[in-house]
Amino acid sequence: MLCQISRNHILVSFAFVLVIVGGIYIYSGYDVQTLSVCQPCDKNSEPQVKDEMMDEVMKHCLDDRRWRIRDLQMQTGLKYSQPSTMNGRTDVNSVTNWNAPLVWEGTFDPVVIDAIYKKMDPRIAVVVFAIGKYTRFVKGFLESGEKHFFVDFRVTYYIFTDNEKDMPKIELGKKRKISLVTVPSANRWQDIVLGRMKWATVTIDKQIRNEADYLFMMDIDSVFHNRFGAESLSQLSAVLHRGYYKVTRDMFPYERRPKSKAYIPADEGDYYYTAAVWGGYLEDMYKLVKYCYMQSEEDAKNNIEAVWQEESHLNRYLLYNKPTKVLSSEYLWSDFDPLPGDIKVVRISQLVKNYAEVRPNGGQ
Ligand SMILES: CC(=O)N[C@H]1[C@@H](OP(=O)(O)OP(=O)(O)OC[C@H]2O[C@@H](n3ccc(=O)[nH]c3=O)[C@H](O)[C@@H]2O)O[C@H](CO)[C@H](O)[C@@H]1O
Ligand SMILES: [Mn+2]
Repeated sequence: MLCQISRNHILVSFAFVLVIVGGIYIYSGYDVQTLSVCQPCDKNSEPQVKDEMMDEVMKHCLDDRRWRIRDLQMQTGLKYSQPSTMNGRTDVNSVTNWNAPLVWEGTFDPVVIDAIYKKMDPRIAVVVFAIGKYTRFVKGFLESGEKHFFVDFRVTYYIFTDNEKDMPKIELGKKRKISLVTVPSANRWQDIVLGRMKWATVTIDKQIRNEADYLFMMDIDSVFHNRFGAESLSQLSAVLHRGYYKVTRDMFPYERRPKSKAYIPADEGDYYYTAAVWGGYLEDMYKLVKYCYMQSEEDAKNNIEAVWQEESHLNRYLLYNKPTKVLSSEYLWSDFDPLPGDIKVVRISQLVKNYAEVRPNGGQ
């Protein structure tokens, strides 16, 4: 009995001391949050306990730290045209049926957009591949990018190449960099375009994740002709392929063979997106690039290659995981095609090239 009482006494006293110490801690001005396990969210500090639970917590903390589009703040005194509730583009649809913006010239004011997004100052990564003879496109891509692509933002061009010595010397603007990544060449263009998913996955893991907030995947055989800026930013943004933005879904060149992981049944589909320009938050893009890589590996095991390689996998993903912004074909036109009336501005154009000459194994 005596023993029982003294044990209870000890427990109660211990709880009492804990409460007092906690009270003093908070009263003395410490933020209660610093008591939480999320404390190591500071970039430079190391987590003190390394176990599975801690990894979960850290994942959550990292989530909080990632760059996001947040408050749409603008400075006072900015001069721009008053936005209208009545006038706007009437020749095209500027919203999807899941209520995401569909961006065309005339649906945004660059002055307002830049004022808002420059405050957020994202670190933008552009991943492009220049393998074999495609190194010839690097100069035009970079020089035009410097004039039109996210001017005055922090941009790093990650150029994946099998031939570093063929890289042109380009003068870059302030806050802009080039990072060369050496990758092996391949004999089939199909392996090169699909290989982009593998090497981008590996390099995001190793490097890009620590250096960027937002990621674009682009084709190198492209030239910027007009502004391509912060109006394109969202969690996941995809571009309407110029060849299919006015046709019915049965005309989309989706992968229609059920054997492939990219399969989409005949009566399904929203839009047909190009794989030559897509972008989003770093981690959302990582997930999607890795998805395309894993799905194409699965296909290879089953002796099938999707009809338009990673573009087919991308389209399947985006049908069931809707993009948060859709960019019109202004964001990827082509020197091949005449301009229809609804394309008021060409922001990027794909160069006309001789496929048979430029690709290692020819092609269409
Ligand atoms: C406008 C459009 O929808 N483009 C897509 C279409 O491309 P394209 O017909 O425009 O393919 P492409 O020849 O430009 O190849 C895509 C990209 O792969 C790289 N590359 C390719 C071959 C090579 O020898 N060296 C090299 O570096 C380079 O960055 C190039 O821009 O189909 C491809 C795969 O089927 C991709 O889905 C492209 O994104
Ligand atoms: Mn291309």
